[in-house]
Amino acid sequence: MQNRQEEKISQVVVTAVQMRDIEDRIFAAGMPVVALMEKVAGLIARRIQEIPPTPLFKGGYILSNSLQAEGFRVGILVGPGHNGGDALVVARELHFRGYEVWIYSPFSKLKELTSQHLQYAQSLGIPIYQTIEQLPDSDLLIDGLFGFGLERNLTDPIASAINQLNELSVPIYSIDLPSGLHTDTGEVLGTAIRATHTFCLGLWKLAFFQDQALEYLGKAELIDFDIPLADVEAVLKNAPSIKRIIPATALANLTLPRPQVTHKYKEGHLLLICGSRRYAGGAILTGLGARASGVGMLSIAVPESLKSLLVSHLPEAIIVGCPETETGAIAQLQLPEKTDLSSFNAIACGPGLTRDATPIVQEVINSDRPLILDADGLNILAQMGAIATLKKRLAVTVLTPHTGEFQRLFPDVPNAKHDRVQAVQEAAAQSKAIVLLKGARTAIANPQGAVWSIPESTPALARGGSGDVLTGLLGGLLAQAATKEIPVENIVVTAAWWHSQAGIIAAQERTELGVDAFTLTQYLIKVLSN
Ligand SMILES: NC(=O)C1=CN([C@@H]2O[C@H](COP(=O)(O)OP(=O)(O)OC[C@H]3O[C@@H](n4cnc5c(N)ncnc54)[C@H](OP(=O)(O)O)[C@@H]3O)[C@@H](O)[C@H]2O)[C@@H](O)CC1
Ligand SMILES: Nc1ncnc2c1ncn2[C@@H]1O[C@H](COP(=O)(O)OP(=O)(O)O)[C@@H](O)[C@H]1O
Ligand SMILES: [K+]
Repeated sequence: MQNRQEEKISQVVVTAVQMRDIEDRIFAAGMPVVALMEKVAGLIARRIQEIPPTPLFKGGYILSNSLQAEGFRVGILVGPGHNGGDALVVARELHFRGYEVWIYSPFSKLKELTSQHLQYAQSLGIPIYQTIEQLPDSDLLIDGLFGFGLERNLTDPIASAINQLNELSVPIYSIDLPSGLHTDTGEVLGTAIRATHTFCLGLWKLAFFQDQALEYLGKAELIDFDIPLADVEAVLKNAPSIKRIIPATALANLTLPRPQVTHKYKEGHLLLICGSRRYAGGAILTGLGARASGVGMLSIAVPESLKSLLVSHLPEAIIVGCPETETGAIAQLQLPEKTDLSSFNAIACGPGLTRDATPIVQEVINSDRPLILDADGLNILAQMGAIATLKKRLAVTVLTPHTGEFQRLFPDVPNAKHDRVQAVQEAAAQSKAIVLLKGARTAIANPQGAVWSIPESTPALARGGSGDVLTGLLGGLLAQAATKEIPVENIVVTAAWWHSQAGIIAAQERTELGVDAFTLTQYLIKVLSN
């Protein structure tokens, strides 16, 4: 069970500079550097001893039992800085717990504290090797080569040593972050350790939320070493916040329980505008995503020829058949009598439209309703010039691009592949929209510069149509929230978290290959009922 301090700490995300500033405050307040290193590395050593036996570990060791630790070989990779110092403290602790420890220390110049720990390890008789060729076999490697102090590209001989270590079929546990990754962008600086598991120290670093880092991080875990919240707040107070979403935050934005006395229009009326003759299924998936949100009323505008298909899949929805172009796209929005766009609490527009539906996208952009644009809605917006067009909007806009759509929308924003967090932040600031950048780790930014990251998901979602499900879900939540004054960015965060969790649960039950977009819609409600 987490206490309040731990829960707050687990949501904070920092850059390398911010982490350094926070540590400096702690040291300035009197905490000795050496004591902090002991504390941190002691926690890591304890976690290593708890590692459950896996098939990779020979003979199924129970590592928490020191008798069975005997004969278990742990290689400790030691860099020149305090990341190496942490590793050496872990080496010493595991040595005394009965592990068979060796040290790889390829650098001749070490920081003073690191050097002292190395000297002591040597005095204990722990073998120390300088070159990669000398290294004995091991059952586990602990990576303490570089932490958040790494700023330049790695070169040989350490770069080729890392490549060789990656080739061994031995689990690697990285301290703070896999050596070779940039702490903020998650970029690989020359080369990097491919960790099985990473113990992020103290506060989550930005790299953990960058898609390009994921293949290197393995399973990520925060080692909380009691950084005072006051120091965190003092350093972050003027910076735009970057938050890691935890379930409690995501669930708090859902309007549950519903009030006893309510009615369908009080629970939001969403208009979906989607589909074409070519992409009929996208309209169904978007509708099913919206259904799972619990929205009070659902209207779906589709080309006339799709109407009966939609009715058969979503009998509860009002299906609005619209005149269509020769190519089977919606030609114009033809809402029922006495209805206009102001009848809806939110509009979600885009999945499966094709680029022939330009007039409709223009019409919804001109409306004063909260609007979500996705897929072809975004492509059409990009053709209009996203930033200039959105600045004229009177109501809130949410954009949900994947990386390709993002680049078409914001060609002048630095490449989202390099630093997704910064890219989404700038796009939101420039467009005054809330931007949700899809990916393995979806990031959301508001125009004020605040960013939220969804910390876990599954590649099972990398399938056509799963984004359509998100658009429907988000639309339904937004329509409900509009009648309840919940900030729109909170709703976007909740929808993205919910969507990822449904993917995770579905993949657990059905494997990563079993989560087609229709199946995903069936798992959305399980996230709340589990
Ligand atoms: N402060 C504390 O007590 C606490 C710190 N903690 C731990 O400290 C870690 C940060 O420690 P750190 O600042 O010493 O930096 P670290 O990541 O070990 O490496 C920097 C070293 O690498 C060197 N170097 C850089 N680039 C290089 C290259 N391309 N090729 C070769 N060398 C290169 C660079 O040399 P320089 O650039 O100065 O020449 C410098 O010597 C942090 O991640 C966490 O594990 C926690 O225990 C909490 C308490
Ligand atoms: N590797 C991945 N890991 C986790 N989620 C992913 C991954 N790839 C894609 N997704 C998610 O799947 C959805 C795909 O949406 P999108 O690209 O718009 O697909 P479509 O337009 O076919 O519906 C997004 O929510 C995205 O975040
Ligand atoms: K490391």
